[in-house]
Amino acid sequence: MERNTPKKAVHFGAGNIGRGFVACFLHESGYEVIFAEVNDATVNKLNTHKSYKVIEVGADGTTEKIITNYRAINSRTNEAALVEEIATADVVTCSVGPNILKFIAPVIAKGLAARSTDLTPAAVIACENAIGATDTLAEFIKSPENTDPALLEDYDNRATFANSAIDRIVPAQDPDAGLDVKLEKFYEWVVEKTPFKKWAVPDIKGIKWVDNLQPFIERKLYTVNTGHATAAYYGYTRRKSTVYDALQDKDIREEVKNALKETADLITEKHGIDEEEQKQYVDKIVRRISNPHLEDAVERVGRAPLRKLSRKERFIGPAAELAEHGKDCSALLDAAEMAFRFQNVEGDEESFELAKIMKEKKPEEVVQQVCGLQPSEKLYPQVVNIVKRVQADSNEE
Ligand SMILES: NC(=O)c1ccc[n+]([C@@H]2O[C@H](COP(=O)([O-])OP(=O)(O)OC[C@H]3O[C@@H](n4cnc5c(N)ncnc54)[C@H](O)[C@@H]3O)[C@@H](O)[C@H]2O)c1
Ligand SMILES: O=P(O)(O)OC[C@@H](O)[C@@H](O)[C@H](O)[C@H](O)CO
Repeated sequence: MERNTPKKAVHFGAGNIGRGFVACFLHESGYEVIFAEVNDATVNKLNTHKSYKVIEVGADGTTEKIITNYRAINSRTNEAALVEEIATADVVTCSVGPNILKFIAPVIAKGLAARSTDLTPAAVIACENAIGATDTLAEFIKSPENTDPALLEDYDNRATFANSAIDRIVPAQDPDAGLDVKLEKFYEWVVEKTPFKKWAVPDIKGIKWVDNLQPFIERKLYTVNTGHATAAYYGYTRRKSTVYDALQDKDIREEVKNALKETADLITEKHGIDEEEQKQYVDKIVRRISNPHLEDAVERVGRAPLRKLSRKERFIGPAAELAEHGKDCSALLDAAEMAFRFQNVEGDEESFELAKIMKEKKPEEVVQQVCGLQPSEKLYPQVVNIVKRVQADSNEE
């Protein structure tokens, strides 16, 4: 079976990583990119400007790339057009945030249902900071609310779902930057190749295809994102404005290094990663998040504290596993405490929700609801104590 020509990709979320990384790589690989976006201003800008710049900044200077050959569709108001595009796309990607996957699933399901099974199945790859994000998206797509169960019998002829780990720091952009995106030079995009059983993997430059994604996604989430979030939450409580500023504070830098020593302990043993290799990976991450050329606000990096404090995420995920093995996770817990203090931050809905939960619920309820920890787990009493402390401090204020 042949792929459509010219190659076409539908990408949900024309935000920082969407325009700056995913669409950039798809464009450079010869795809026309159709952005599916809910922000009308962004849709209009994309449809009226034929190109935008991706500006890579680092210690060794600046490089610019020009992105062209794209269109945008408002996925809220023009579903029919989007269904048609998905029905004939080679690739469907997204970078909308893990909590938004359920909202984009219905239209993807309609597009896949409308697709001819004579075409090569669409490669569906969620590019989010979450373990198994494509699996989560696929579950929503295949649910009876979104897809006729009869179609599932040969669904492999419509779509191939592959999980991915995506790594590139893209801060919030200057409001005057238009569509241009300033980001770091480093990137890593790892995708599992095992789901592509009968078909070749899509030809996308820059993707590293692997048989087993688990070590890559866990190493990324529990190193880059754990370190980043630790710096951001300590930075926020100590009134630093960017992650760079936070890391200039030697106490915060030490907290970050301590948290990453703990996650390294878990990752090296669990995935058989060489200790020296992990040490070099950590050193590189600390250098990357300390990049003075990126103005990455602590509020962006700390955004969505409920998600970040959840069970499979950057603090509780590794800490729970370490605790079960009787290993030290005190620095991770200290950082999680800072995350619990990220409350009522302007522009961040979850931080308000967190404040409400902390105000209304008992510590035990907070830990079960927010962190998904059960009383039988070793980490549970320690997190309950953290919540008690943060609640007591809030009552004193
Ligand atoms: N920025 C980074 O450094 C970075 C790096 C790696 C991974 N990620 C991950 O990528 C995802 C997006 O992050 P971001 O920084 O680009 O965020 P962002 O807020 O800049 O972009 C998200 C975009 O999705 C759009 N959107 C929201 N709901 C939508 C819907 N229902 N349909 C279509 N579009 C919708 C928003 O309008 C926005 O333009 C997150 O999961 C994040 O963890 C981000
Ligand atoms: O996107 P989040 O909210 O999961 O995490 C915030 C940052 O840590 C994140 O966006 C990093 O910049 C990115 O994951 C680097 O690859």
